[in-house]
Amino acid sequence: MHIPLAEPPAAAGAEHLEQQQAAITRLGHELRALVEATVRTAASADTLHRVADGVRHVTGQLTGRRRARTEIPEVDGFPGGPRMYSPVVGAGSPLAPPVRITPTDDGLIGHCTLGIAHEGPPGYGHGGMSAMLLDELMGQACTAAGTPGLTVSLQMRYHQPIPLETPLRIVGRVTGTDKRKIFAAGTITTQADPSTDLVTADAVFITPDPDRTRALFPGLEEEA
Ligand SMILES: CCCCCCCCCC(=O)SCCNC(=O)CCNC(=O)[C@H](O)C(C)(C)COP(=O)(O)OP(=O)(O)OC[C@H]1O[C@@H](n2cnc3c(N)ncnc32)[C@H](O)[C@@H]1OP(=O)(O)O
Repeated sequence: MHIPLAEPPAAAGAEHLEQQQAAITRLGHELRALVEATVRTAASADTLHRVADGVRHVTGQLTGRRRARTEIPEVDGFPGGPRMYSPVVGAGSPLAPPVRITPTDDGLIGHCTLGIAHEGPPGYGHGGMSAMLLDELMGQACTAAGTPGLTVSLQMRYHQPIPLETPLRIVGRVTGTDKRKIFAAGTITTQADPSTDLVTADAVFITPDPDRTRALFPGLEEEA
């Protein structure tokens, strides 16, 4: 396996990157507040039209160069570094809860709170959100273990609905490897009751071979 894990930003550009990341984080925070307000509001149609006009005006201010589809943002490190626009962990993403991840002796733990924008059944999280959270935690656990891979199989078991607006605890860990295959497991509980599994998952990840890695991620710099 030959996928170079991300290095920290070079010292010369560190201050610039920190400023960019801080600005991206701030905009992400405001966008999430807008999403939350949007999905909760009972405002009149007139107000909604006026807000839509305002949002369109604001969107028009994000001009200049746009990154290409396969380009890795300069503020990111891939794999194994920050992903500012990830829909799971990205501080700059209006879609992300975002999950904050910390390492443990046995894998990774993520913390987040889902909002009404992530609703499936009324008052509870969408099952696809649970799959996304667990896929990410298990995928990042593979990377943290030194064996990054792509998900080829994800088996979900939904034991109880996930409450919205409730701090959650997501665990991902590697359970075994077999050549390029990495096996992982994960759970979602509330932070208040970490011994009651709400959702559990098993997954298989595969580390692509070097040719496939280059083809899939042309923006990934080759290891010197
Ligand atoms: C690289 C780091 C990236 C980290 C980013 C974080 C990711 C977060 C999680 C995601 O969102 S991943 C996105 C969703 N997943 C994908 O889009 C993956 C799509 N699949 C692929 O692109 C290819 O399947 C892949 C490049 C991963 C593997 O293709 P290969 O051609 O290298 O695999 P190959 O067919 O040679 O199979 C390798 C081994 O895996 C086995 N295998 C393949 N599919 C399997 C499967 N579904 N279940 C179990 N085993 C499987 C296969 O039998 C074989 O076993 P053996 O070595 O024992 O013969």
